[in-house]
Amino acid sequence: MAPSVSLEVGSDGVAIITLFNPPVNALAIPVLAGIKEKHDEATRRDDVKAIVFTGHGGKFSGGFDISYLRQLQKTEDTSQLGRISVELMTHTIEGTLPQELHLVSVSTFSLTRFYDRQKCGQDLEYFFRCLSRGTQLRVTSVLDSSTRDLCHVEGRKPSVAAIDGLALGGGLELAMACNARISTPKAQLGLPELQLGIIPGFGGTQRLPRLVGLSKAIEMMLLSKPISAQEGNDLGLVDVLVPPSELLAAARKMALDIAEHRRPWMYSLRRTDKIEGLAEAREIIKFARAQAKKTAPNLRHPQQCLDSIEEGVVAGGYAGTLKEEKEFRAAVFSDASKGLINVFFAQRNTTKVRGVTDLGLKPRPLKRAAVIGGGLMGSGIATALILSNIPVLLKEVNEKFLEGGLGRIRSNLQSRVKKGQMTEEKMAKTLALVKGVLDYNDFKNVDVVIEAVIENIGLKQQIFADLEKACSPTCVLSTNTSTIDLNLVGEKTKSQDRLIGAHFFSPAHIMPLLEIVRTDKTSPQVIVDLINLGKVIKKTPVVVGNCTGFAVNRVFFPYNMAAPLLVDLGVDLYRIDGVVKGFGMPMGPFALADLVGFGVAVAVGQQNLNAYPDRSYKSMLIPNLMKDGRLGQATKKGIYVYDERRRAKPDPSVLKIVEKTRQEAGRLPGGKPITISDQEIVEMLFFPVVNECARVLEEGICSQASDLDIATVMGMGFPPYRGGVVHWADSVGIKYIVSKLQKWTELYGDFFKPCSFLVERAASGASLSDPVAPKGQSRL
Ligand SMILES: C[C@H](O)CC(=O)SCCNC(=O)CCNC(=O)[C@H](O)C(C)(C)COP(=O)(O)OP(=O)(O)OC[C@H]1O[C@@H](n2cnc3c(N)ncnc32)[C@H](O)[C@@H]1OP(=O)(O)O
Repeated sequence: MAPSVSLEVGSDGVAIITLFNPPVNALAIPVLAGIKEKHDEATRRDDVKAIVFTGHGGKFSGGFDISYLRQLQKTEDTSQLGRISVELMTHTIEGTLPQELHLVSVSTFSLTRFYDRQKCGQDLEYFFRCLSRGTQLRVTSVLDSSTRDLCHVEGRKPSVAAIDGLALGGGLELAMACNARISTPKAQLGLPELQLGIIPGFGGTQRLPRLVGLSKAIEMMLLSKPISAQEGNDLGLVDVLVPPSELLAAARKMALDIAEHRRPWMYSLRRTDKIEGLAEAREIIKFARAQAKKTAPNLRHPQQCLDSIEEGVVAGGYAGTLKEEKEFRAAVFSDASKGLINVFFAQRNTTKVRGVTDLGLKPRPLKRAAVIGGGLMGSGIATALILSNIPVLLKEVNEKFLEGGLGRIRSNLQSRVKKGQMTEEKMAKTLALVKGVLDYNDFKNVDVVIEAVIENIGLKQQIFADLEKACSPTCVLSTNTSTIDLNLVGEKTKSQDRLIGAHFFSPAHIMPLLEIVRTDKTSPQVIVDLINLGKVIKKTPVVVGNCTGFAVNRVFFPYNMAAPLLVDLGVDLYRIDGVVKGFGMPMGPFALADLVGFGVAVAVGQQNLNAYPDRSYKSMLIPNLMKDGRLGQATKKGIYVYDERRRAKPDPSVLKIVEKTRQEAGRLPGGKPITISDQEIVEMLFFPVVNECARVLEEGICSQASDLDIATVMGMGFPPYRGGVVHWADSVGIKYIVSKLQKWTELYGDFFKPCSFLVERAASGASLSDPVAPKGQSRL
């Protein structure tokens, strides 16, 4: 059904305005228009004394319609945003008028004279429209330091927001424009706009600080972190908490109480009692600015949010609203917002898998699990499961290893307790969900097994042959291998239809991605089951096809090879790390090599070299560093040296090894280091990644480009505000990327050679994210 807004007037004189736009009652343009229309109607009608806003289906509103924002970003047309904040939220719903309306002479029931008509512009016209409709205006005194110039126009009707489920973004902003808020205790309230690269744009930067205080409001906005209605009630954001069954009745009564002056008629925008004095407020904002600069140096919108808040503190709420409106419009069209909104939808798209999730299959609940192997990965996976209340059997080969695995799980939980994310009591309960075992006796009762032993094909084949005997015939059999072909893993079983990859990223209980690897034999039911398990344990599941490296490790191998290639061409390795960090990656490729350890880096590099020899670069840098007794961060000595607190410092003695490696490689053009800009460093590292993404899409390893965006953001730390590698590539331009790759192929060899799929896309002017036409047999 189309989005709509309804109005129902009860015999008590309360108009209930209900937002309808499932599933979250997003404020789409027709909904906003409906709010205006119904509010005007309620204001006009003589039988209405007060108004209650509510949302259909147990949810108030998830905020402004993000898909509409995305549409706008494509047209780049700002005019369509309208003056929703000022005209709808502030003038119409809250009834706060501009500060510029300086009232010179006031008498009850008449409005005698305004001055500065020119300045008031449209807003003054609003007054005259009211007058011409016969609305009786009475101007009452509205005097405190920040609101002395505001007018309260009588003939208006108070509004109350009745909040259930959630009030986020524009949803909470609508609620804050009402004269009071009543909520169910479990509702989530927040202004998470910054996670979309925008700022609150319906007055939130002004009203939230006035309701909860500056520090808390800034924290909620900068962290995009919702709070519970219970906390909102403690802070003053919510006036009253009631159970869901009493919500509407209580809201009606509250609205009437305000209309009949039994409760104060509050205006959020005019309040000043929660805002700190100017000097203190400025200090709070200054501190927040510094924090935001530190945590998000490449992002402008956190500063725009603080600019709007500051304007409101200095010049009053109404002026702040105008500033916010301007900054909101600018932020909507920023590259960061385009990237983050792409990530928002891509994340939700991963569970829509053609030919799998559209078959009407219901996921079977995987209630009991077993994990084989208690090493770093296995213990992390077991931790993720028990944190979601799924009992786990942890199997190891002997008591010593089992103790080690259980100890790691315990310390994973302990670190949550230390951070205040879990109580000791909850930790004990959670830990009781793991049972350590040395055999398969109890495996008949488990619904899913996740194998997480070392990468040894023979060992894995034996384990799956044993599992086939030990488990029930419906048990999902999964492997956490990050490299081995799943068809090989399952070679010795007959149950290949229920064999699937469950590739977690380390540390498994923290990293948000779950790469689900299917073979051509894996049944859709098992895929659906595992997608659901991923959601239950709060991971984002991405379904990919079977190949060396699957999606994430495969598209990033050229990055890990391009970095030492650049070093062999004469570029300083510490500079490369610095440039990559500046681009927004959590760390550079050399710091990453130190972190994963040189042993792993060499083994993975070799696998990629074997699988993709036509486009691999074999560097001797890491092997030469290993000969010098360096193994990475674990031994405090790799490309960097590390102190007791694991702080890294460049090591000048590494440069000798770099020099030796360069001499051996003999790639310096004319014996001299290449001259290269920072931008070119980024391009030479990431354009080969784009090239591999093109192959992965063409082969059908990922069936939709948005999955690769999520895989690269969540699996490799590609900056989310760049939207994922494919989104970023499209924004840079495929033609440009191909021309650069072709140039480097001529200069430095086939490592950079663009694949035919990418060349075709460039030639046709298509984007890399455009769907791939079915051609031949997909690897999925
Ligand atoms: C001017 C204003 O200041 C600007 C704004 O208000 S911008 C919007 C601010 N609001 C937000 O950022 C909230 C975004 N939404 C969410 O965080 C989560 O969707 C939620 C907490 C509301 C619900 O989570 P959950 O129950 O897990 O469901 P989830 O799968 O995320 O969403 C359900 C569907 O609603 C859609 N949706 C959620 N919020 C939406 C929104 N604000 N606009 C459009 N669609 C939205 C999702 O895309 C998804 O669609 P799909 O089923 O087609 O994939």
